[in-house]
Amino acid sequence: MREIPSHTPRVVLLDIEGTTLPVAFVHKVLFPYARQCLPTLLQQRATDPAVKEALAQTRQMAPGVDPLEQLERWMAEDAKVAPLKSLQGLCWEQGYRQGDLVAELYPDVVPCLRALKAAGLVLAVYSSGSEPAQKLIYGYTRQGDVTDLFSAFFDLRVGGKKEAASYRTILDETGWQAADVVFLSDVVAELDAAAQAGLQVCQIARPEDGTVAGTHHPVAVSLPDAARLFGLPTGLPAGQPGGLERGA
Ligand SMILES: CSCCC(=O)C(=O)COP(=O)(O)O
Ligand SMILES: [Mg+2]
Repeated sequence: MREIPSHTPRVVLLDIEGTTLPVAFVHKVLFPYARQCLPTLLQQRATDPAVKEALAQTRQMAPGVDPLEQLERWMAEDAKVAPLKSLQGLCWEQGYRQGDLVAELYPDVVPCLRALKAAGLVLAVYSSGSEPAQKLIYGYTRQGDVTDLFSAFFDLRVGGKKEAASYRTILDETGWQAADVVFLSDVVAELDAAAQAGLQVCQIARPEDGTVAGTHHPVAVSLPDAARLFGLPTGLPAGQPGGLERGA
């Protein structure tokens, strides 16, 4: 059964893919870019400590397998593993700096996040993408560099997003009270884990992504829709609805 939010959040913790950024941008732009770049990156930056560390982790996780072969397998599976995420981040760094990549956030995202921050809320990111990759996405958006909206960035260092322990680690590291935090994600299993750790949660089920609304968490179709559900500013002009289809 869906619970009606009762406590106004002080912190908004945001997933990226499917929440602030279209799934298609990740799967049709970012992932193919990294897939193409990776073999060259491994050759050209073989002595880079970040590359060496990621390759060592890959060998440790898949002993006896050629690391590039393993990384390609993980990419095919969309595996959320730290060495792959770290190397993808290095590929994307080149792409953003060269002007090949610009992050196409959903248009409601920046106005809503600005309104939330102006109202005193703390904004933070939790994504499987590496922390540097998260900062690149928000550093190179169509609207410019918006990284200053966020107070903290969490990645697989704290654990996987479907594990309740990861959210407890975030709470331990920040000192946030679980009930003060609302986690927004498109993936129900991630919301289940966050709710298990005591966070408030809301599914972002964007029609553009074809996200199927779950049955036991509040559902919103956009960030302004979620903000309104929690009694927070939306960033929309007064009177503009911004999507109210959130199920029973
Ligand atoms: C932040 S980089 C692009 C996203 C990514 O690599 C990924 O695996 C998607 O992860 P999310 O946790 O944002 O769904
Ligand atoms: Mg997501």
